Amino acid sequence: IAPALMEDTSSLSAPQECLAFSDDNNDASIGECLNESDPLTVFAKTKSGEDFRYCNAVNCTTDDIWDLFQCDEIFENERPIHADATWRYLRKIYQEAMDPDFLSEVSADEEEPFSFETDVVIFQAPIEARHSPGKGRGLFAKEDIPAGTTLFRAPLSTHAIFPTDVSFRKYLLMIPAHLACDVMVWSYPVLLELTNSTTGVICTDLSETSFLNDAVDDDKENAKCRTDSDGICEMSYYALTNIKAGDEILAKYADFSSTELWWDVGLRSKGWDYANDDEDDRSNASEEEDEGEDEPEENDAADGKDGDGMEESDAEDDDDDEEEDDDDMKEDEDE
Ligand SMILES: C[S@@+](CC[C@H](N)C(=O)[O-])C[C@H]1O[C@@H](n2cnc3c(N)ncnc32)[C@H](O)[C@@H]1O
Repeated sequence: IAPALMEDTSSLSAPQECLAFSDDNNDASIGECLNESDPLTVFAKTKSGEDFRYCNAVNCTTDDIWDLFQCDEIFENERPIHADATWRYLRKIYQEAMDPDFLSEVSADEEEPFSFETDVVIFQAPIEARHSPGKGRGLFAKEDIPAGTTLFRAPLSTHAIFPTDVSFRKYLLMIPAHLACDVMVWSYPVLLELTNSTTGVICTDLSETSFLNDAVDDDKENAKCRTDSDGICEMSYYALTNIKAGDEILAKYADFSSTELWWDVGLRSKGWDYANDDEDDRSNASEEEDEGEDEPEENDAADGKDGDGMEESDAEDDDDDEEEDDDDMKEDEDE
């Protein structure tokens, strides 16, 4: 087993300060920092086809940020197993990025409310994170683990919840590019019950449980989340079968993620290119968006995108992106 890459956390500072670029200087290029630290006013330069354009947390798509940060290239190399300092950093910046009222509302009834700087014991069984050939990083049993054993917890205190796609992109623009690429890969849509509403949100566990890979086939599933009386995943995982030392721990993503909300919450396929549904679901969703474009008002109301900062030109871009994503996915499947 190859040793995990050692991660250099010495350059992590809070928050990322240098993602602001001139929006009136067409010669500005990535790297010309304007010392603007509010990601909602940040203008980052992205390349769309041959043309550069500027975007920020409001008018970028998540795919724009994926391209801007060159995540494809970043994932060509083995990514590190993150140190505790990195997870704490990611949680701290999340706390700084979010509206304190939202954080209080989300954790109102929770036994373990947000507490981004305390150490949380995640693994309850002998588990380690390491490289998983063909899947990036993954979680593995260090010793034999009998069926029924609690494997790990994923408490709310390590979970970042983004109520809008803008808040998600704002966060991405506040952290270093390589970590933003990781966050895009780890994030998934869920339905969240708030005081007065149930809404689709983006969820990212900023802990090593984000290294859990998808079982895909039922016969590879060896871990499952415990559910409450309503069948809702409680984010505590147990061994479904006897797990042998060295086995990868795999669960079904569909158990905890509302994948049908993928497009509604503003997460696009990149960064989730492998795990997200099958091609039919993707083209159905794409058709639904196309239909919606003829009736913009109804579509906005129906899919909850009203007020999320998506502009018409972005919607067109998204359609293009989705076509590209279809191609990406086919390539992945071929591989
Ligand atoms: C929640 S992350 C899991 C951790 C990820 N492997 C990493 O290195 O950060 C989800 C991503 O892991 C990869 N992945 C998950 N399950 C996989 C599988 N069964 N086969 C290949 N890749 C998988 C996909 O890239 C997916 O977008």
